[in-house]
Amino acid sequence: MNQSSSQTAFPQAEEGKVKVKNPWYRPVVIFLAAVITMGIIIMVAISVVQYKPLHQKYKYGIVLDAGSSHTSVFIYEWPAEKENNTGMVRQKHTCNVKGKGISSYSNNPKGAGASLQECMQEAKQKIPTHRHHETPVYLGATAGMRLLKMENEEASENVLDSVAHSLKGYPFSYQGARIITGQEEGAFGWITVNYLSENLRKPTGTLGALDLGGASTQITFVPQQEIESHDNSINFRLYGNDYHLYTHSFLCYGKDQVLKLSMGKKLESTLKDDVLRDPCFHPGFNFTRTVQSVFNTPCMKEVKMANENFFHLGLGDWSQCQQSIRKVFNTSFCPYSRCSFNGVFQPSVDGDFGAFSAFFFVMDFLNLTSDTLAGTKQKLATYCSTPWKKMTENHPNTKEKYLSEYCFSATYILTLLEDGYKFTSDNWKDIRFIKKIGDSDAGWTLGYMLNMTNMIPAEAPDTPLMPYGGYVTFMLLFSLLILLLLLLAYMYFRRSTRTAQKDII
Ligand SMILES: O=P(O)(O)OP(=O)(O)OP(=O)(O)OC[C@H]1O[C@@H](n2cnc3c(O)ncnc32)[C@H](O)[C@@H]1O
Ligand SMILES: [Ca+2]
Repeated sequence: MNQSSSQTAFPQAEEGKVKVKNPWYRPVVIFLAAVITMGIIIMVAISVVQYKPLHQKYKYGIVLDAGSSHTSVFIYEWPAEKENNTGMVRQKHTCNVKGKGISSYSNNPKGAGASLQECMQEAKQKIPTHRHHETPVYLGATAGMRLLKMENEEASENVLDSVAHSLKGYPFSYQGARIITGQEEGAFGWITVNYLSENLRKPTGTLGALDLGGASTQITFVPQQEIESHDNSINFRLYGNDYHLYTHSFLCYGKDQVLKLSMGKKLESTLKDDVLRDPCFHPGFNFTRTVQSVFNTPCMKEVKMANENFFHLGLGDWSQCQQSIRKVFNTSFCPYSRCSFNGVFQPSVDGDFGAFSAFFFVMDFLNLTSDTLAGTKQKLATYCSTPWKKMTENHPNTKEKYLSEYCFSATYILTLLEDGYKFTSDNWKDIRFIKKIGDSDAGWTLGYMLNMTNMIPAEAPDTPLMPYGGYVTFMLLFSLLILLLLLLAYMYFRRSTRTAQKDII
């Protein structure tokens, strides 16, 4: 009885008339299962390959720019894992050392080292203590120290020893204090602006670099023409690209030295007179100066004057001012196919330029950063003719020294760019007067540090599969897709099971 009832419970099935469909064998389910498995494998693989900076660890570097007019301390920071990627290093902090540049301490070398104290203490506070010992610190001195070395080599060595001794007293990793060459100054300025503009890993053009300091000026760019003089040529291989740069640094052509040169030339022509009538200063400007304050530079031979002092009177005549400034450029000889001035080879300027340091300070103060060349000249002529009294009334908070010199400085900038470097009214718009790119100052210091720490590799480094933001979005969308597929599979499975059960019943 038992046996027969069990045998007759599902007679059709027993006889094999109805096939029960196993939903797992259906192609759709197999396909879904395959997609899900693949998805999981891809996600795991990407997670492993993808660089995930969850805990950013920063590294730091310090560069002291010991310029002719002042010293600045720059602190840079970058994510430790990404130091070979372009655009990763940014300026964290900058500190201006009080007082003049280190070359002014030639008679008191100890004072040069001592002057750095305040800013270096600040650096200690800005950089986390556990990073101090591995933070490199470099000091690079520019034209002021080049001139001091020409005048008095021993004094320049004493000053460098003093700053070196001072820097070694901090917990950072001291890497040296030296006078950098004009070529380095130009080339590292070029690297800085192109690194910050992220031009170095793109096939797009690069940005030329124009730097105007107190004692020297640099021009650096990738020329179209061949570079005819070896001294002006620098080659780099950066991120897998070759760059052939033209660079020149004009010592004595920073704006403070050119002011001395041009005043010296005017004084020479008025040997016995104790009045210097200067078209580059505002009408009504009247200042007593010592002759020595003009000739205290190796950039010029001293001229014996009848008096020790002279009266510096302003005339405010832009066009006469430009004529007087032209006299500091010697264009009478050129041993190459073309020259800027003083017999220096220069290919024709090409592409966009970033003009920084005093190019920016001066043109920005005068609101002349976005005019045409003709417009700039016109505005400058009006500016120079403004009476000195009115100038001081309109700008009570501007340093009088700067205020009195803007007319001269801007006229020099125009003359240097147009007559010297041969910019024209057509390509004037290609000059961008800039101070910073992003958070970081344009200048040679960042490029110098990137070079010294080998942070710009010759060949392009391996990069993560995709940027971090893209990675997160990808993973999110992929997870959602997998969830959806799982849901679909589940629903399909349930439906199939029900249908199968119905079929059986
Ligand atoms: O490169 P070198 O020639 O060694 O000189 P530097 O590094 O000291 O030169 P800077 O670029 O710091 O400054 C260039 C000149 O601009 C002057 N300067 C700085 N700030 C200025 C401002 O706000 N307005 C006008 N001039 C300024 C400064 O005194 C210098 O004469
Ligand atoms: Ca400088």
